[in-house]
Amino acid sequence: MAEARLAVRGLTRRFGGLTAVSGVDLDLHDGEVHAVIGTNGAGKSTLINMLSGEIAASEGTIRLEGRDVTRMPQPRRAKAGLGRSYQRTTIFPEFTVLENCRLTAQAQMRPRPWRIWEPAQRCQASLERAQEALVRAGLAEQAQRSAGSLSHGAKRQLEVAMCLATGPRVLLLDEPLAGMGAEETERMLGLLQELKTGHAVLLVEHDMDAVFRIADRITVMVNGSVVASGTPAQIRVDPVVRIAYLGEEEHA
Ligand SMILES: Nc1ncnc2c1ncn2[C@@H]1O[C@H](COP(=O)(O)OP(=O)(O)OP(=O)(O)O)[C@@H](O)[C@H]1O
Repeated sequence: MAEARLAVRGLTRRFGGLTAVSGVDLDLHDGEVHAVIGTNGAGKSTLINMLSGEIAASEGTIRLEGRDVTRMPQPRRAKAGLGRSYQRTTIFPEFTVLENCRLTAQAQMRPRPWRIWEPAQRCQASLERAQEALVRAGLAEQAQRSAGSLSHGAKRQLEVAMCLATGPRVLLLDEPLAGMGAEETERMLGLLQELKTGHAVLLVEHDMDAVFRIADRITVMVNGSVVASGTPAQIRVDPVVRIAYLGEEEHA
């Protein structure tokens, strides 16, 4: 198999006496949706926060395309190609959909203050990136609407578009389906399917039907540790997962 875009080894995070994430190994490959599932408090948010650089790891390593980014601060990690969408809404509601996207695109571009002619070029480049991201996220027709007027589902699509506008190669998606109706879920799943091309996608999600439909690989966490990792078909019949996570009795 090709080298993982993101390779995580022995990742651990302690909060005082509590080990929230314990020795997690994880590989994210280009063209794959890799879902991380687990009961409440299993450590999924702590894991994604360590991967994006929002909280520091206590132990272990995170390699992005072969480069050790474990100690790299979040903004530099984002510039290096790690994009993240959030559970909470991070959009500016009074700005247009396009402006929201352009702001994240521009934030990723390295300013070079000594080149006085560059601001205008950067502006144009970030606009183009933002427009491309909106097309990919299926929001091109809403570009001039104020972001606050979008439906809940479209706001979540905008979160993904804002992440895409940063030009990531690895996408970390934190519950992109939360609070969505059936139709919005279908649209988002279509988008995730399409986003696999050219990206490695990590999906933390509670909607199990959606996870089993969309994921190429599923990693199951219980109490901070990985108890199983495999294809949806493998996870569905894994006895450890059935007992520890799906709550089934051994004889079921
Ligand atoms: N900043 C913190 N300080 C102390 N304990 C924390 C902190 N963040 C998380 N924890 C604890 O770490 C454990 C894992 O929490 P985490 O939020 O990562 O789980 P989760 O799988 O994302 O849960 P959920 O599905 O409910 O979002 C929990 O016991 C939680 O209480």
